[in-house]
This record gives sequence, C-alpha cells and structure tokens, in this order.
Amino acid sequence: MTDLLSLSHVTKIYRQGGLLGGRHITAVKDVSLTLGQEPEILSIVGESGSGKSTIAAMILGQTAPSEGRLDFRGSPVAVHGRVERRAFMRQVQPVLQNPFEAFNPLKRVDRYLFETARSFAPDGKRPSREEIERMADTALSHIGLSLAEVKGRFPHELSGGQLQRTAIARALIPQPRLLVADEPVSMVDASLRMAIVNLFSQLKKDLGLSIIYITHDLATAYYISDRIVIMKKGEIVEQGQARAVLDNPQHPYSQALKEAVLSTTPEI
Ligand SMILES: Nc1ncnc2c1ncn2[C@@H]1O[C@H](COP(=O)(O)OP(=O)(O)OP(=O)(O)O)[C@@H](O)[C@H]1O
Repeated sequence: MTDLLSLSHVTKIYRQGGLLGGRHITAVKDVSLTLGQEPEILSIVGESGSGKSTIAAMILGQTAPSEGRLDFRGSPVAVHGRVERRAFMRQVQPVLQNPFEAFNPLKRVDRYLFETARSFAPDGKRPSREEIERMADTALSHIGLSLAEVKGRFPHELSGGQLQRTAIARALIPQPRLLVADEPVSMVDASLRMAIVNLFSQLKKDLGLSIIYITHDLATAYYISDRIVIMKKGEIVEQGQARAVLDNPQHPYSQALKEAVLSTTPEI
C-alpha cells in the first residue's frame, strides 16, 4: 500500500548573506522517513537549529527540497499552484507554534474558523452561514470547545490553552489526514501542555489522524508518540518506536537527551 507520507533522501540547503561572500547552510541532510496509512503520531525531536522546522515546512509544501523528494499518498507534495496547494492543504494542515501570533489581536477568532470553513467546504461549493457555523462547531467539539464558547471573542479574551485548542480546531476544519504541529505547546503555560499534547492522542484515535509532532521536548514526545525521530545538525541520528528510543537510546545524542529528561522535572 502507498505510504501516507514519504521523504526520500531529502536535503535542504539555504543560502545566507549576499551574492558575494554568502554562505550555504545545510539545514536538512539526506533525511528519509515514512508514515504509513495507519494513524500514527511521529515526533521529530532535536535541539534548536537541528532542522526540525525546515522539515515541517517541506512536508507542508511551503518550501521545496534542494535534493530528494517528498510524496504524499504517492504524489509529490504540492509546492506550487493555487488549485494544487488547496487540494493538498485539505489533507495536510499545520498547527502553528504561537497561537498569539497565529491570530491577529484585532480579529475575532471565529472569523478564522469561518474563513477556513468557507475555503474548505466539503463539496467545494460556497457553504451557507449555517453550514459554516456547523463546520466550525464540529471542529471545536473535537477539542472540547463549542462555537458558543468562542463566538465573538478576540484572542486576548481566551486563555493561551483555549487559543491553542482553537488553532487546532481550525486545522481540523478541512478534515485533514495529517497534522504537522511545530512546537505547538512551547508558548503554552507549562500546566496546560500535557492536556494539549494528550489532545493529539485523542484526535488520532477519534478521527484517524496522523500527526507529526515537532518538539525539543523528549518527555512530551515520549508520552504521546508511536515513533520518535531524533535529529542533530540536520541529520536523523536515531529513529524507532518511542519506547525503544527512550528505554534504550543508541546514539550518544539520544542518550544525552534522555539524561536531560530524567534529570530535570518535566514541565508536564
Ligand atoms: N529561511 C532560512 N534561510 C536561511 N537559513 C535558514 C532558514 N531557515 C532556517 N535556516 C537555518 O537552518 C538551520 C535549521 O533551522 P530550523 O529552523 O529548521 O531548525 P529547528 O530545529 O526547527 O530549530 P528551532 O527549534 O530553533 O526552531 C539553522 O541553522 C537555521 O539558521
């Protein structure tokens, strides 16, 4: 069966600086990984600058690889073309890091939900007001909120946790098959982080979603993931079942990460 997602020898090189004296940075180097059709949470863990966000951007089709290829359900990840991008984004949705940046402070949060519902109506037709509200309310119900609770509110009128959950609900409106969540809880109060990452496990179970969870926090990754990929300096240094990676890390970097997890009180 065709994989849901496959990255094959993916490399991304950025050029920094001017034409003269500029330098190249290899953000991601020869990364290969796959997600099967079975719903799964895959965490990509690594320190700052290890290439995690660059991988997320390539999976979302926001930037093309310099080498290698990315396929979603057997077709190249759509980077160009409005129609192709829209069709692709119906199936693959991002959850952004900072909900306070994702939402304009002067815009009511329900507007974001309604705009997404309008853009991704199931049959591609212009949905009625009732349908739009129903799509928003259904998505919110999956994350434990309702439209009545967020309607008419500005971002500052919701808690950080509620706002991040609303951002996740927005990503659910197109009924995607894959969520790409890049550090989705790093800006959320420590006491709420676990509730939000637990939500991912719930969504996997309830909606059959696969989730790529990008984080520098091995503890939350271990807790919710089926598989973990550990990155260092743009390369995968270890990957495997979450339990195997944490119980018996093979690479010195993974061992050091585990030590760091065990020696600090996890903020979860
Ligand atoms: N648009 C860009 N142009 C030039 N260099 C970039 C660009 N984006 C990322 N880089 C560089 O690529 C490398 C990997 O960055 P990336 O953001 O993918 O890492 P990360 O693991 O997500 O880090 P963080 O956890 O801090 O977000 C870094 O050296 C970064 O400076």
